[in-house]
Amino acid sequence: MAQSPHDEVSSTLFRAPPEVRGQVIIDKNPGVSCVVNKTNEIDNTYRNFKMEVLAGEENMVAKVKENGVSYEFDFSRVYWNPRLSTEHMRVVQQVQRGATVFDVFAGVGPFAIPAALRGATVLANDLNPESHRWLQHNVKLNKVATKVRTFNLDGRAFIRGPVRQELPALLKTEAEIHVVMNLPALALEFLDAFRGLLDGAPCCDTNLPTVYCYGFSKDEDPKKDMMEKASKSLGFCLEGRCSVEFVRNVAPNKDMMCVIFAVPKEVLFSTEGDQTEEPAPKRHKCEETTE
Ligand SMILES: C[S@@+](CC[C@H](N)C(=O)[O-])C[C@H]1O[C@@H](n2cnc3c(N)ncnc32)[C@H](O)[C@@H]1O
Repeated sequence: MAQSPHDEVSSTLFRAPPEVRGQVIIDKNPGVSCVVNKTNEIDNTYRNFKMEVLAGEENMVAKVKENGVSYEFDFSRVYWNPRLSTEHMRVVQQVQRGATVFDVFAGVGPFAIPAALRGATVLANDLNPESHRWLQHNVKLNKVATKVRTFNLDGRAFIRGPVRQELPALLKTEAEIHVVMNLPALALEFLDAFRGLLDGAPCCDTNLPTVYCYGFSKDEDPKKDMMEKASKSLGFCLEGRCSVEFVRNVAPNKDMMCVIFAVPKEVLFSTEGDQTEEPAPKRHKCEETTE
């Protein structure tokens, strides 16, 4: 049966339909495919196909608009997934003017830049120098340079550096604090960086940061699985203290999920520091109650 441009083709390479041949067609990230037309704009109609460069120069620099915001980047060197546009919007819509957003794995800016456009102050980080470069580019492109500071650090170093530096003053205000962690394969493991983050600072629990941490789950109960993984990494039981959202199905029996919680004051102000080996005592309580 002939394939229509709207079919999902995930495993076989699909040759572009005649009307788009000769244009630049790319597929560098598994599961993420787009057509780039002659003016370098991505046509999402074809985004579900695996494609290849058929003709023309191999120029992977593309322009894309998501939720009304423009981004430019080299598709072959950074992460971009048009299937996350709804999730980007869902989170950004929760950000109010005057909020502070820490984006630990910011990519080229699809959380950071819309949040800044809504009037938030944003600290956006990415370890990949290319992502960081295009993030800076997109900050300028969208004229939010006064609202966004960018960093090129490992996520844990970002939390234990710039986030730790800013938090004490922010906790004393009423302005919202959001921490976005979209690296689903690994982000849950970075939650231990919050343990004892403000050890020694005066305890203040009226305005704790809200974390949106993404992960993959193959469990038959992905919400419980996410809650347990986040609890284990934090060293604190989040049962009854978090919500878990389904984001998208990425493969048969594999879901992308987002666990959302306020970082407990017992974690932030713990005197036990950044423990990557031994869990704090409440972890055991969580395991007992959830297994
Ligand atoms: C799944 S992408 C998400 C990008 C963007 N937030 C989005 O929603 O499209 C994860 C990003 O984390 C970056 N990254 C990977 N490992 C990292 C680390 N250890 N520390 C900081 N950033 C990292 C990658 O370069 C990539 O841009």
